[in-house]
Amino acid sequence: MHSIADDLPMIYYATYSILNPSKFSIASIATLQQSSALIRGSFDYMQWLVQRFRSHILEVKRLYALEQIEPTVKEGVLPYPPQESEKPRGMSFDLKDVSFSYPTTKTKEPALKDISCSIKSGQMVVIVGANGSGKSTLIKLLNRLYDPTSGTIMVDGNEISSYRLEDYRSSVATLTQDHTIFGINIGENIGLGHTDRVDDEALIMKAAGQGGATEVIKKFKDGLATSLRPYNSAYGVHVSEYEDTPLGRALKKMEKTVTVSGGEKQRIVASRTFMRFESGRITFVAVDEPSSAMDPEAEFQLFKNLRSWRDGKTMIFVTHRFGHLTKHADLILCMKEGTLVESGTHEQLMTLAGEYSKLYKIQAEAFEAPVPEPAKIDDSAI
Ligand SMILES: Nc1ncnc2c1ncn2[C@@H]1O[C@H](COP(=O)(O)OP(=O)(O)OP(=O)(O)O)[C@@H](O)[C@H]1O
Repeated sequence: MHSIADDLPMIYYATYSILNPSKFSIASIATLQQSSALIRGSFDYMQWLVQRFRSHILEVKRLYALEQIEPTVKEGVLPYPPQESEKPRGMSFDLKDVSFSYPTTKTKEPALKDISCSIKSGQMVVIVGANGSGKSTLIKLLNRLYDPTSGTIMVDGNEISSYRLEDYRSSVATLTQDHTIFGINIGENIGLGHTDRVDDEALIMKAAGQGGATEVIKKFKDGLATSLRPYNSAYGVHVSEYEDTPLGRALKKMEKTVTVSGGEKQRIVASRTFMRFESGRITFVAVDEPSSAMDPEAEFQLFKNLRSWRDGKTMIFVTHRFGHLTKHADLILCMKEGTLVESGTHEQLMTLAGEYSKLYKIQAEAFEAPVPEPAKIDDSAI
């Protein structure tokens, strides 16, 4: 296409000059070359526009197709909570022979196999177990991100699937290891936990204090208004021409990238969960390893602050670090390869001397082992 656009006028005029030598001048060659380059440029541009238009149309089509996707989790009819009570009560769970395989999985082994257990209203539960043993999957089922492949989950005496999804999910707060930070400012990132109060700076700062994010916010000149990711809204605008205008200054500020560390991100996301508690609707809290990047003091404080909200809530913690959490737990569920191998309190499971006590002792030994003497240097040979 390009070479045709380039060469066609030249071929035409070369033929024309041979046939009519008297009407042709050498000077017209330069003009010809220029005009053919212009024609080629126009063809290129048209081709680029058509391609861009096609890809934009495809993106719009994909966006509308999203609406057609049927959620696999079915909508229920019961309101949650089933009865309005003066004081919110933590959710209770009864699991019977619950098995689950991920729809996309290629392996035959289900992620959860025949799990049966009861969690009473207001209990603090800790789930432990090796990597891949099914801890997070169990939390996903209790959050209704998936329905079990077989077996039943009862919540407050009714099947989990019988509740209206919106009601159920607005009674649940989940804090996980996937610390999602959105392209909005720090205050809004925390305020999202309770959207009705997203502009309430005092409440946001209270939540930030509990999530350990106060110092992160103070670090930035713009505080809560600090944008965490650059916006792309200045595309196509020549900002340099407007630098000294309010619009130019606002665009420049939005484009500035602010970096926060992994641990700082986790503090902001944890603060969002404390903000969510302020809605007064939360009766189930699922905490799945949210502190992997935090220092030990921040982690200790986070768990202490989460536990201080226990009243009227059932709390489930997934953890690899036994420490203080397991000792406070009313119930420990110990998982192995998708099955629930042991359940009970710390003392009961230690007496059992099974999987839990094995995992516990591995961690305890690391702290109790005597610190080796520093190696003596033999300097006689120096
Ligand atoms: N989205 C998914 N699709 C397919 N398989 C998955 C998916 N998520 C997890 N699995 C598989 O399900 C099993 C249980 O995973 P799960 O994440 O529940 O384990 P876990 O005990 O939380 O592990 P970890 O301690 O590493 O977080 C694993 O075999 C895992 O590979």
